[in-house]
Formats: sequence, C-alpha cells, structure tokens
Amino acid sequence: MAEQGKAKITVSHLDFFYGNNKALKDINIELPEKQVTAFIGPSGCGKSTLLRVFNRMYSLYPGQRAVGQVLLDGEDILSPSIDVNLLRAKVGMVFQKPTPFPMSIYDNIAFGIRLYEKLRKVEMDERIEQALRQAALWDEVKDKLKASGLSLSGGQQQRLCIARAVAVKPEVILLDEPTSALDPIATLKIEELVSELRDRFTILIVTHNMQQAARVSNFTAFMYLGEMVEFGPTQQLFTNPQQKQTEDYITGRYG
Ligand SMILES: Nc1ncnc2c1ncn2[C@@H]1O[C@H](COP(=O)(O)OP(=O)(O)OP(=O)(O)O)[C@@H](O)[C@H]1O
Repeated sequence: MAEQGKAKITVSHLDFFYGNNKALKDINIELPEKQVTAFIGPSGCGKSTLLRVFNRMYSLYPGQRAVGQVLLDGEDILSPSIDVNLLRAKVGMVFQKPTPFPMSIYDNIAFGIRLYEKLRKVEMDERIEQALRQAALWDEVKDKLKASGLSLSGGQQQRLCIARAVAVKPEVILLDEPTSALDPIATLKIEELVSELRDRFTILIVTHNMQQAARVSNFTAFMYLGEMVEFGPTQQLFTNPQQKQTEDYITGRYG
C-alpha cells in the first residue's frame, strides 16, 4: 500500500466562491510529496476548481476567490504577499486541450525557461533536450525542433505541453484531464509518462476516468458537490471505500 510520507501541500478549511456561488466547501486535505494524487467525482463537483487554487490560476478572473489556508512547503499560497509568478514556476499546469504556442517546438519550451532564467545557448539546448526526453518526446522531434509545435499530433502536442511544464523545473505539476482530447494510444503514452515522472514531481491529476485514476495514481481524492468525501491510497479507495457515497460512485450508481 502507498505510504503517505511528507505533505507537499496542506489544505485547511478551504472555501471557494464564483461570485456568491460556493463551489468548494471546507476542504481539508494533505497531498503527499512525490506521489500522484488523482481527483475524481461527478461533473461539477469542484475538481478543476480545486486544482486551479494550487497555482492561483483563479486570481486571473474577477469575482473568484478562495478563503482558507493552502500551504505549499509550509508557505500559504493564498496570502496576498505571495509572488504568483514564482508560484507558477513551482506549480506547473497542463490543460485538457493541448495548448502549444504558435511557435517552434524548441521555442515552445525555451519560452517558459526564458521567463525565469538566462541560459547560454548550449545550456538552453541541453535543458530543452532534457525536458523533451522527460516528456518521452525527444526521439520523435529531435530532427525537427524548428517545426511548429502546432504541426504535431494531439498526443505529441500534449507531451510538448508536459515538456514545457517540466522544463522550468517545477515541484508540483497539475494535470487537468490531460487525456480527454486524446485517442487511446496517446492516452496510454501520457499515463506511462505520469508514472515515470512521479519520482521527481508531486503530481495532481483531475480525471473523469476511474480506470485512469486507478492506473496512474498512488492516492485518490473523491469529491462530491464541492466537498471532499474521501481521500486515501488509491487501492484502498477503490477496493474498500470508507464512505457510502464513494462506493456508490465507483460502482457506477451515479456520475
Ligand atoms: N467560471 C465559473 N463561473 C461560475 N461558476 C463556475 C465557474 N466554473 C465552474 N463553476 C461552478 O463550480 C462548480 C465546480 O465546477 P468545476 O469545473 O470545478 O467541477 P469539475 O468537478 O471539475 O467538473 P467537470 O468534471 O465537469 O470538469 C460547478 O457547480 C460549476 O458550475
């Protein structure tokens, strides 16, 4: 069974509002470091909302606010004094639809690095190769780094987005339904990749697909109507859920 180990992120009494609509209700959870945690639950239960708290993505939108405490290595990321650019370098994100920038494969990755570091050409080349290798894309693109990121297949584009995220050496990677726009083969590649990356990063993944949660995660959180119903080692949650709502969901009684 998965060992919980040290918490990377500790969420205490977190509420989230879209205007007056409360989308997260008193969330309390400790997310373990260098593990994969999956967030599951029926549509609208608040999975993506919670994920977008971890890099303060919501604060780009007026009317959205989080109340409570979210500690990343002991530092409250909800504090107004936090540098959100630094936070987003530490907490990278990959979205549902692949979103390469309209520029070359090389520049897609270099772009983010240049925001935070000044590297010499050789160092940049090395960093880009390393990121593409980590994203299991290097062999497919090494001879066409100058080609547009948009010329790649959907699955390759999503791996490029993962390369872009890992290139800035984040500590946490947020994946918001990263395979929902991909075919089964591309999905499998991303799932393998997530398993490979988990020794180096704390990975939080929102997925609609319970089989995917079972395949890629060490821990699973089940949410329902804005509440955290159950959190535990994935195997336990799927084979021996502690809450009736979790059991009903994983046995397909609703969702
Ligand atoms: N921009 C928004 N403005 C207002 N309400 C929103 C907004 N985004 C989400 N919500 C509401 O917040 C709640 C949680 O939505 P969220 O997208 O986090 O759920 P989810 O579990 O990720 O759903 P799905 O699996 O369908 O993506 C829902 O009731 C939704 O209607």
